[in-house]
Order: sequence, then C-alpha cells, then structure tokens
Amino acid sequence: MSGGDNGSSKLDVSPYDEAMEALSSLITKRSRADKSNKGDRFDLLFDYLKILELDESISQMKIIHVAGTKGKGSTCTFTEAILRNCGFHTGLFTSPHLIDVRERFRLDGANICEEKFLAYFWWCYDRLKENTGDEIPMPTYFRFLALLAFKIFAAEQVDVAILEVGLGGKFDATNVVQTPVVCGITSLGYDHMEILGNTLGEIAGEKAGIFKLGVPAFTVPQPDEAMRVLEAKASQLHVHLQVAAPLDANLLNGLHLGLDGEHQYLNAGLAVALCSTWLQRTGHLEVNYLQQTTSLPQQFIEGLTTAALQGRAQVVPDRYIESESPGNLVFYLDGAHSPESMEVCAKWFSLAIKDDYQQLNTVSNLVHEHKRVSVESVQMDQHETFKKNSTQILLFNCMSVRDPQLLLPRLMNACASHGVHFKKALFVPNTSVYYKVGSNALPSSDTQVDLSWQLTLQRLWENLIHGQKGSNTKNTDLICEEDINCTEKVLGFVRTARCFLHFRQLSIGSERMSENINLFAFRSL
Ligand SMILES: Nc1ncnc2c1ncn2[C@@H]1O[C@H](COP(=O)(O)OP(=O)(O)OP(=O)(O)O)[C@@H](O)[C@H]1O
Ligand SMILES: [Mg+2]
Ligand SMILES: [Mg+2]
Repeated sequence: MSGGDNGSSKLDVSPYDEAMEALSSLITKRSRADKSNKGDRFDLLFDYLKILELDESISQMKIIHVAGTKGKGSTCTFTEAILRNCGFHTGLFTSPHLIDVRERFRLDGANICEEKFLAYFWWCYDRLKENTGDEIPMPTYFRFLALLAFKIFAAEQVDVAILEVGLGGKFDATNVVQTPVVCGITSLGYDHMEILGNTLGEIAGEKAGIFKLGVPAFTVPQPDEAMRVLEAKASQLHVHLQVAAPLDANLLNGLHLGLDGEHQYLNAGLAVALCSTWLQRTGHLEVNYLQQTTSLPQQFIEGLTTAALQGRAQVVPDRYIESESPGNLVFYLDGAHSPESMEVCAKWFSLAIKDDYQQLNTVSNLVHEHKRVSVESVQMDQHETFKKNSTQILLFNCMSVRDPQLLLPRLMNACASHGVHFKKALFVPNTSVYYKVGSNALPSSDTQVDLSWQLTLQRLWENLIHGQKGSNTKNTDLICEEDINCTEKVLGFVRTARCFLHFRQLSIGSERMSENINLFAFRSL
C-alpha cells in the first residue's frame, strides 16, 4: 500500500500509524474559534469532490442528513440500526471518535475494517496531495474525513448513507450533499457559540442550513425561538418540516432503548420518523409506519433496542479490577459538553449508580448487563448504604472555548438534587496518548503541560462547593503534579491510590480527549 509522499515510513511504524500521521498533518493550527473558520472557502469542497470524482455518486446516494446541538450521533445510530434491521446495506458517518478514527465510519453497523480503511484513505489522500497546491490547499481534518466517508460509501455501494453534521450545518463539510432523502434537526441548545452565534435563533439558522429545496425534514420539540427560525427557513425552501414526538416507551414491547437516558426517547422518536420517511421516499414502504401510533414494526424495535454508541451514557467496569472484585470500580462515561446535556448526563449518572448499586446487592453477576429500574423502586436503606460505601469521583475535561461557568453548576446541582456529591473532582488536560501506551508502560512524562486552565476549573468547582449548603464535599483535589499530565496517568493514579491494583495499561482513553469524552465518573464500593 502506498504511504503517499509523506516518506516517513520507519520500520517500527505500522501502516495504520502512518495513515494516522498523515491525517494529523491536516489538523490546522488555527483555533476553531477563529471567525474566519466560518464557511472558510466552502467552495473548495466542490473542487475536492471533482478531484476525487465523487460528484456523481453523491448525487445518487440515498442520504439521511442530521444536524443539531445534541443527540446527532445518537439519532444517527438509531437510524442506522433500524434500517440495517430492515435489511439495508448501511453506511454511517458520525463524530467525534473515542479511540480509533474508524469508529466514525460504520458499514452495516460495524467500524470499517483496517484494510478497507487504509485502502480508501490513501486513495483519497494521494489523489488530493497530487492535485492540491497553493490555489487549492489540502482539505482540513474534518473535511478530509467527510470526503473519505463519501468515498467509502460510494465504493461500498451502500443502500443508505446516514451523515452526522460535524459543526453547524450550512458550512459543514457534509453539506455538499444537494439532494438528501430526508433531513433531521436534533435538540438545539447552546454550543460552539464562537462560530454559530449567540442566540438560539442564530444557532437554529446555521443548523437549518442543511435544509434542501423540497426535501422533507423532521425535528424534535424545540424552544419557541429556535422553532420559529426552523419554520421560517423551511418555508423559504418549501421544506415540509414536522415535529417528531418522543418515542413512546410502550412501543418497545417491554424492551429498553439501546442507548440509555431519558433524552434518548427524543432521539429515538426522531430516528423513527427519519427511517419511515426514508423508506417511503425510496419506494420501500408498503405500510406507512408514520401512521402507526400503536405499534412499531419488529425491525424498528430490533434496531432501537440494540443500537450502540461508545462513550454516550456508557458504563464500563474497570477491566483490571473486575475479575477480582466485580463492581469495585466502574466508569460512567459521557461526552456531554453543553449546559443542557450536562444536566441530562448528571441525571443519568445519578440514577445509574443507584440502579447499579441495587443490582450489585441483588444479582451476583451483574456488571456487564445494566438493566435500568426506576429510582423510586430503590429501597431507602440501600440508598443509605450506597451513600456510605461508595465514592463518586469526577474526571472532567473541558475545552477552553466552552464556558465552565455554565457547565459545572448544572452538573453539580443536578447531581446534588439526586443526593450525589463528588468526593473528588479531577480536572484533566486534553492530552492523551492511548494508542502509544505499551502494555505495562506509563506514558512518558517528558512533555510539559500547561495546567492553568485546569486550575481555573478547580477554583470554579471549589467556589461552587462553598456556595452549596449542607454539602459534605469539601475536599476536592486537583491532581496537577507534573508527572500526572494526561488522563491515563490520572486513571493510573486513582487506581493506585485506592490500593486496588498497580497501574497497568489503560482500558479507556482517547487520542483527542477534548472532543471525545469530557466526563468520566466512577465509584468504588
Ligand atoms: N436530545 C438530547 N438532549 C440533550 N442532551 C442530549 C440529547 N441527546 C444526547 N444528549 C447528550 O449529549 C451527549 C452526546 O450525545 P450524541 O453523541 O448523541 O450527540 P452529538 O450531537 O453527536 O454530540 P457531539 O457534539 O459530541 O457530536 C450525550 O451523551 C448526552 O449527554
Ligand atoms: Mg457538538
Ligand atoms: Mg456527535
């Protein structure tokens, strides 16, 4: 396989690492908050499509395009799972990834295999390298990934391509699509204001930039300000915009959604509407599923209840400790990073740890299956034991473009209202070295990390605690010793400090922490 012209092949660099190096070279130094990023030469995307000869195939793809502030990845994941269960050959493009960039490209529900990934990667990369220069520069990181997704889905001849917008809508790289089959707008809220605008209306306007003339669209119930803008944009383009109701849990035949958390019923309701419309518009629908309010087709139920997405309300028992003492150390992972999602995430975490504690008491071998029960059904005495014997620790990473003054109080208050108080809060920088960590090795500590932002977060957290009456969480610590400068090391530190086991290779991590996971919470009993 060609390594392109990067010529850096060393004997110890695997072909995959070589591709990752080439990909990293596309990460621009310029900060995302830079205003000139907004729609920065969107027209270039059409040059790239020509270079890659993708125009024709994109126009024939049967696309579902999804924008929104929160719930894009979840909605797309439900949508994919439903259509796959209906027998279609699916392609799914989501962002961000947690550990491996291939998570962003799923074929029939599974990450694209390394071999195919490398083949398509170099096919695109080499062609772009050959045909770009001063006039047309190489595409930036996300643009390249979006182009790669189109290449993969075209070459693999998927029946349906489900595309999650990366940022915004109007100027997103996925918005080169001219004729999607149906569009979806998930919950709107405040995020990326530095690029998308400060009001909900402005944000909605950007997201509605994916609407296309006459192509039907669905959204979830939205605040008035946002809805008005969506409706205005829709009517300009003769888009029939409908509000999809949250999924009625009773339609699942007693099963649970594959993704946890109450907000997922919103996303699932939207996914059902998108799939029904896609089936209808592509001539695959004998029955109009949309009209059915009393039952769902079995394939839909199958898809909704088996859908899976990493790092979203995900519960991961620590794999080193698990075999010796099940349930002793459990990570609860979520990628919430907007005020609204901090709150749903805090609620999910608070309820999940109580459910899990109850199960630990009643089921001997629980940890890999997390069935939720309502919090009301948890006995009070169990609550008390749970509170005494478990510790909740927050591991938080927040990009400096986000406002922790908005995020942290929401998180703390929502947890506190469920009786959950963090014993420690660790604010970690967004460095991580997952894929380079050897089996028993600590990452090397030769890089100096500036922790001033983490110190700011710590101060804010402390102020919040002091302002909170009746809180027993006085000893928030910040781990800021120089040798604990990345998330892996913090995890290692915590494991060791709790006298569980020695530090070993990380079980959870990601290369670009900032975008991928910004909340880890775990307890130890
Ligand atoms: N409908 C929703 N309303 C509020 N918060 C949500 C909703 N759906 C998901 N979330 C929260 O946002 C997190 C991210 O969910 P998801 O990956 O589906 O969204 P996304 O729009 O793809 O986000 P990202 O900006 O990370 O790409 C979830 O873990 C959850 O905390
Ligand atoms: Mg986002
Ligand atoms: Mg996403």
